[in-house]
Amino acid sequence: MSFSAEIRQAADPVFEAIYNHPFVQGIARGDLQSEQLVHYVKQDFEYLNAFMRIYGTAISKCSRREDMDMFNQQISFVLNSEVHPHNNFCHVAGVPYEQLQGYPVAPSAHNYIRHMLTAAQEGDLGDILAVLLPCPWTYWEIGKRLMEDVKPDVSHPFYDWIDFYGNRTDTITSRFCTRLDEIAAASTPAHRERMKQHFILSCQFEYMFWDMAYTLEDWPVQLEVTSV
Ligand SMILES: Cc1ncc(CO)c(N)n1
Repeated sequence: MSFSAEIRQAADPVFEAIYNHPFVQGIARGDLQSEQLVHYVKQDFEYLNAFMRIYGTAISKCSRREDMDMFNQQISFVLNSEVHPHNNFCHVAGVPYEQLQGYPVAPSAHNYIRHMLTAAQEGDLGDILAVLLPCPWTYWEIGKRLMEDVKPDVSHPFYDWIDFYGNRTDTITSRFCTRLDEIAAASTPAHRERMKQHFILSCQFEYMFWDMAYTLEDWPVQLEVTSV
């Protein structure tokens, strides 16, 4: 079994829990509250900013041009394409996208970002691929399953969101897996174990991110401070 197949199997209960999470099932039913969509977009805007910075760290650890190109393409994808699913949520919530940018990061998003930053700072290319992979992989699977289960038509409020993640031949997940498998094959058992743990923790944080949006999670005590 390839390394990517092994870690996907180890994380399978988390993938299942994510698909069954009320936010994801709320996308399926089209019955999420505006506040939940707004909270998601505010947090995901900041999360994707952090994600692009980590791609920058990844590039700083690349020696091959092909790897640099892969991360470069991914930064463009986040900047130019991943605004479409956000716009779908904003449209349904009835709030302009521009009003949902620059907010403080909520606890679970904060912890997820710090987890990725630490792995990226301390690790090598394999650690970075492992910690980032659940982001494209869980969304790709959510999109595919929603496409099959809901079979949405254009009248579904989240048709664009489901179509965006579900109707892609997901080159990024497979490119990350291929490269991660190459690195894992040349790694020590201890390094493989560390990469597996990075991957599994990011899957857990993906679940927590949905839960944060669903429950409108915030810091326990409200202060006037706006920066983290
Ligand atoms: C938290 C999170 N995970 C994954 C994706 C998909 O890129 C996203 N936009 N946000």
